[in-house]
Formats: sequence, C-alpha cells, structure tokens
Amino acid sequence: MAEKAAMTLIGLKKTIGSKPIIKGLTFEIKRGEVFGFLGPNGAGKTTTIRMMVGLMDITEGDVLIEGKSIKDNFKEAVRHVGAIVENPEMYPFLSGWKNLQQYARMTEGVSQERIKEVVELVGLGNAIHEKAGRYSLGMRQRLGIAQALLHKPSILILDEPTNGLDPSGIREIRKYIRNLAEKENVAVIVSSHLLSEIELMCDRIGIIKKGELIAIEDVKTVEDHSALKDVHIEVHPLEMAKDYLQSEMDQTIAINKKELIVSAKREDIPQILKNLVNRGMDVYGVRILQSTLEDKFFDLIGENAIE
Ligand SMILES: Nc1ncnc2c1ncn2[C@@H]1O[C@H](COP(=O)(O)OP(=O)(O)OP(=O)(O)O)[C@@H](O)[C@H]1O
Repeated sequence: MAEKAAMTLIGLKKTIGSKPIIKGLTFEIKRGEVFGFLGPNGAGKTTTIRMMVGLMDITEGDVLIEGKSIKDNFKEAVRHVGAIVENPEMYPFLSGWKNLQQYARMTEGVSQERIKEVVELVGLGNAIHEKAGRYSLGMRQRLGIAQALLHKPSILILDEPTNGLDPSGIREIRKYIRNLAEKENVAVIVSSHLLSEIELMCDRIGIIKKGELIAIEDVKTVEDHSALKDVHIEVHPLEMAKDYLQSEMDQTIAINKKELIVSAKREDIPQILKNLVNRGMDVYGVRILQSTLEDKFFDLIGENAIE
C-alpha cells in the first residue's frame, strides 16, 4: 500500500487581494493511497488544488511532486500529475475511444496499448465505442479519469468527482478509484464537501476549514476492542437492572427512556447480559453507540458546516 510521498505541501499559502484564503497547509500524500480533501463550501479546496497543479500562483510555501518543486521546476513536477479540476473537455460527436486518441496525440509517449489499459482501468468496456455525448455523467467522469491517466501520472487529482452523481454513480466511481490506486499505485486526491460521498473510497481524510487543515483522520482505523463504549440495554425491570449493575460494576449507570446506558468494553458485554438474564430480568435489545467519522467531522467543523 502506501509508500513514499508522491506530493508534499509545505506551508502552502494563498492570499487574494489582502484576504488570506489558504493559511499554511502542510501534509503529504503517498503513492497507493486515496486521500480525501474534505471541507465545507468555500473552505479552500479548489484554491489549494489549483495551486497543486500549477493553475494558480502560490503566495508562500511550496508543493513538491515526486520531490520536484512546482515553483522551481514546474515542468518536471507537473509531468507526474493527472487532474480533473474543471469539467473534462471532450468532443461529444466522437466516441470515447476517439476522444482518448485525440488526447493521446497531444501527449508525449502514449501508446495504443496504454489507451486500452486506461479504458480497462475505469471499466468503460464496450461503451468506449459509443459517442461521448451520449454518456451519463458517471461515464463522462470515468472517461475524464481515463484521459487524466494516459501519461501514467503518479498523482491523480479529482476535484469533487462525486458532484451531481446519483448513488449508483458514486458507487461506481468509488470502485474505479480504489482499483486504480491499487493497480497503478497512484496517489489519488479527491475533494468533496460531503463526507458520506468519499468516506468509503479514502484511506485518509484531511479536513480543511477556512483555509486551514484542522485534522487528518485514518478512515480504516481498526476497531479498538478495549475502548469503552456506550452500551444501551433495553431491559425490564429497569430499576432492578440499574441497581444490580451499579452495585456489581461499581459505576454510574444512566437511564434513557426504556434503556440503561452502561459504559463497558466490548469483551465485557456478554457477561453483563448473562448476569441480567440469570437474575430473572428480561433483555429486549442491546445497541452499541460509537462515534463515527461523521460525528467527528461535525465536531471539528462546527454546526455551520455550510457557510
Ligand atoms: N479570485 C478570488 N477572489 C477572491 N476570493 C476568492 C477568489 N477565489 C476564491 N475566493 C474565496 O476563497 C475561498 C475558498 O474558495 P474555494 O473555491 O477554494 O473553496 P472550496 O473549498 O473549493 O469550496 P467549494 O466546495 O464551494 O468549491 C472562498 O471564500 C472564496 O470566496
């Protein structure tokens, strides 16, 4: 999986007029990982991405791509980048295949073999021979990704790739993005203002708010079985269960409507339930509440997520 950094941001800043838009971003993205760049509208994702790909001047700091500074060594640096920042340009009256060939002609060293390979990677199959103008939004996105991959970049940057897609389109894009991070060992950066749309495709998510990076979260953190969790137990009689567990477990137990809320480790739950049942109490249900990445996201960016 993840290895050396494909892209490094060092104290990246952007000021427009006298307004600081990006206030010093420092982080790195490794090959083989899908990195989510998440933040509410106006947080500064597009501005950062435009600097990452050289579409906008950097006010201060730098972006290194495969170790090359985009400021000092622009040509060498952007050679490694494939990106879709605005809607991918394509000729609607040409097939997807012809579109790719057209593009390949303008790009150095792209073989016919490579075109076949990228079509395979994004799963366009036979649809590649249909006119691009008839493609669904999801298919257009995939053709755009194929195009961005032609020159074998080590970083692929997609600004809001799930925007406007329906749930099945999002599922498809997710599958192909994961697939190409693994098969092509590229670093993929996807931006979004909706956690739910990118959570399942990312290895890590960087959260940006008002031009600052406020957290980087591992998405696939292994569940910690020794951590205390709020266990909600629907049991009858409630008071009897409460008294029993309080004296037995020596801890405060809360009551929420018909449920007890016990703070316990996962491994202790079976014994707690057995004890209740053995003492003649009826257990109707058990739920474990754990804080999700979503809770964390809202905690971090605050209630006014959309500003
Ligand atoms: N040319 C500009 N002049 C002045 N302010 C700008 C300019 N471009 C962007 N901004 C401001 O910079 C901030 C960040 O914008 P940016 O488009 O990068 O955010 P974003 O996170 O990509 O949001 P969205 O999801 O809405 O695209 C916003 O407050 C925006 O108004």
